[in-house]
Amino acid sequence: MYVKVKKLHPQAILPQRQTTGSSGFDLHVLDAVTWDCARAPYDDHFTSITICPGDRILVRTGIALQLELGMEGQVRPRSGLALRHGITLLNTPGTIDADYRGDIGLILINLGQQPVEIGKGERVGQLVIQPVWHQLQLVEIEELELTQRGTGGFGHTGV
Ligand SMILES: O=c1ccn([C@H]2C[C@H](O)[C@@H](COP(=O)(O)OP(=O)(O)OP(=O)(O)O)O2)c(=O)[nH]1
Repeated sequence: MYVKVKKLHPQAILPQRQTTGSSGFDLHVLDAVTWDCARAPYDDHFTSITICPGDRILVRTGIALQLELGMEGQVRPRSGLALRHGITLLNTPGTIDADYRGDIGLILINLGQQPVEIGKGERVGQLVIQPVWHQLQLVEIEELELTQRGTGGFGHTGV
């Protein structure tokens, strides 16, 4: 099974699985911008950026996908970065729609107490490709089937 991938910049690094059993293809930093510059031209001279505690940035990978209908991409954090530095993805898992052809971006946030430097080429997230039922449609009805749980949720069964 194949998914087509395109480099949007010559310095972009193709996502790769680190082991044959890895769920995710690691995503590499091409450059980083603030939230309001998502569509700015790539910064050829980017080397690194420091994320202060509490700050967020958009890391761009320079990679675009051609997912087929029936697929979605999810971008997820890397546990090592999260544990060591408190760096995670603000919107994890970020959704990559099948019809999206733009740069795969990662919204990094520093939840740690120290500034963290993120360098070009660094692996800061991972892409997992999952099945999605694109044919599925929502249909409105008046009454839902009863269940044992009913409307119970948010811990109603106790700890
Ligand atoms: O972490 C992310 C999240 C989204 N995207 C891209 C792919 C996705 O298909 C598109 C839209 O994402 P989403 O649906 O989460 O954003 P939205 O805020 O609902 O924006 P839109 O109105 O463009 O759908 O942005 C990323 O590259 N990285």
